[in-house]
Amino acid sequence: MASEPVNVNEFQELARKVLPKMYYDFYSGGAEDQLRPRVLIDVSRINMSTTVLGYKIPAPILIAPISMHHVAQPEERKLQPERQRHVLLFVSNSTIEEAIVLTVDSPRLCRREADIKNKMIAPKIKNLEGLLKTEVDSDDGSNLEAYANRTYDASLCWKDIEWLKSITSLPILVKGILTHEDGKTITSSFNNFLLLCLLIITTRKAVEAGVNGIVVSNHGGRQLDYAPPTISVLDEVTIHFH
Ligand SMILES: Cc1cc2nc3c(=O)[nH]c(=O)nc-3n(C[C@H](O)[C@H](O)[C@H](O)COP(=O)(O)O)c2cc1C
Repeated sequence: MASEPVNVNEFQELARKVLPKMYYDFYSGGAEDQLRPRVLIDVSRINMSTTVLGYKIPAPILIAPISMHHVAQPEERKLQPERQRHVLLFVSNSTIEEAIVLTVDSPRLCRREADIKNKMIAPKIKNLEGLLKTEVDSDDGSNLEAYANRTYDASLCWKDIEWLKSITSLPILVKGILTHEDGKTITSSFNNFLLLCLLIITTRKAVEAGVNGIVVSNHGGRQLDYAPPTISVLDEVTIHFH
């Protein structure tokens, strides 16, 4: 720091530089994850239930879409508390009934080297039975990749969302937004709620802005190498909705 410190943050930065780490951490550290608990609030009865898209859920937590969950647990519903919502996948062993989450960050399946080496096999998919052939034979690398190459649509774009809206009355969320530009495009073309992957915020201003639903997500880093962490772009994406 070139000049004298003039505020608390600058003093803190100075302390961090001059103190042995052990002592700096002693002064500045907190308990465990260092969350900011508020006090003098009646917590004798806690009710974290809320509604998302008209559905009542016991806590503002949704389980993100995870493909092929039945590989880990054949009877998937036993994994979930009865009333907790989870997002159903295109590649799921349940059927689609309640809402559409369109994952928009995967026009193609990324290169998953472990899957290629393992010759990963995509299991049969219940949702699409009878609609398209879900079995793919590939002796050359990942069977999952071969399946994705045949079924994913690399030409997916904003006009397809308009089409989707025209053929269903189900709520539609778009998953995989990482920039405010894309968030804004949704605002103008798509009237939904604002849904963040980590926490759910439904503000009056978001509704006023005509926003319907987005899931800010980098797909857990499974689609694009070097994509920014989801939490680091929340500010950028959400600032335009406040
Ligand atoms: C094993 C596994 C499978 C996943 N499959 C899908 C999928 O099929 N579709 C999808 O939209 N996201 C999928 N995801 C991503 C998650 O829904 C979620 O976005 C991610 O784990 C958390 O990253 P985020 O905070 O950037 O959203 C998968 C994640 C994992 C770990």
